[in-house]
Amino acid sequence: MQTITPTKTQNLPQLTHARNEGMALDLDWVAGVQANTSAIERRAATLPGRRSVKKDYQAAWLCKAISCIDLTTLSGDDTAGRVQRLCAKARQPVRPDLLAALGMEGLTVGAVCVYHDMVETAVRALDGSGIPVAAVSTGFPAGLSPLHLRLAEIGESVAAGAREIDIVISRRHVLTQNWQALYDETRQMRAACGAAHMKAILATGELGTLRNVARASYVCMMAGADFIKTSTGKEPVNATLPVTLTMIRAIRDYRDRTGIKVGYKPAGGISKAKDALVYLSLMRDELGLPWVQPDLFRFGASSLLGDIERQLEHHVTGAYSAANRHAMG
Ligand SMILES: O=C[C@H](O)COP(=O)(O)O
Repeated sequence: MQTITPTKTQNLPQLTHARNEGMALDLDWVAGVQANTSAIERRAATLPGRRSVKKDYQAAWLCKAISCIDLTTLSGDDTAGRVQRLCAKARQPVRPDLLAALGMEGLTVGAVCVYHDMVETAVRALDGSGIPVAAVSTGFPAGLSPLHLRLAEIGESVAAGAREIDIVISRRHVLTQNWQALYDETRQMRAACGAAHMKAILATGELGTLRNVARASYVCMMAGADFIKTSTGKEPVNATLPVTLTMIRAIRDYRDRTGIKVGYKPAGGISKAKDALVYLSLMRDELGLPWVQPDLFRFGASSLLGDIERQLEHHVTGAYSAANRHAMG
């Protein structure tokens, strides 16, 4: 991988591109989308074995990864205290002496991601930091509550201060190939988000085939998604490399045909620094350096930061600390 220069303050996703306003649903385009599963799986299998960056370059990429994390807690037993501790970690993701040694003072995560009920707590806890709060809305994780309630939930999350909304799509519309229904619903959600950025969670582990993943990606982008996101973290299978290749190639094709850049968020089960490096490298190879910035790339992850911090500590001090010294919330 070539050298990248991490920016020190990643507070706001400062858009370097026009927002995706969406377009009319193009059913012919959707119908023409295919996915060559065996070729995608073959290519994905080669990715983890590729030679990785080392030493200072690796530390720089790991700092970049931190700036792209949506630091997440989405548990039934979330409390205000846990969210406040998570927000403190978001502001200071790595020990100050380590950041000073790396010349990365001021580094923060990309956002904090919580359930609607925790939005106000997180907004207060992040006050003055510039770190946005992302809310999972629309009846997360299944998305099976009535549409008017899902839309109202978006409005309430935005009113509570969420600047990013992670919506869940209706899997049943994908499984029945009802692209019009998926488009109409997602379009209404995008309108309800207003100025807040919308990440469309496909729940790829429940979509059956990579072709469905690809088609759902296009429909969500046509409906105006600012990001497409793999998973809620609650499906039996969450972010994978074959799904990632499928989705980011859809993003590339959408950019080539419309000129519009849509972001990508793999989420669920990404907990190791070495995996984060594979994702960043893949984004750079397939889409280019703009897609390794927080305005176009995020990791949805609850525990990845802890492992990255351990690796950075080892880089600076030569020693590893125990994983339990890196609690998130
Ligand atoms: O969107 C984020 C995911 O729910 C986080 O999943 P994780 O706990 O497996 O990192």
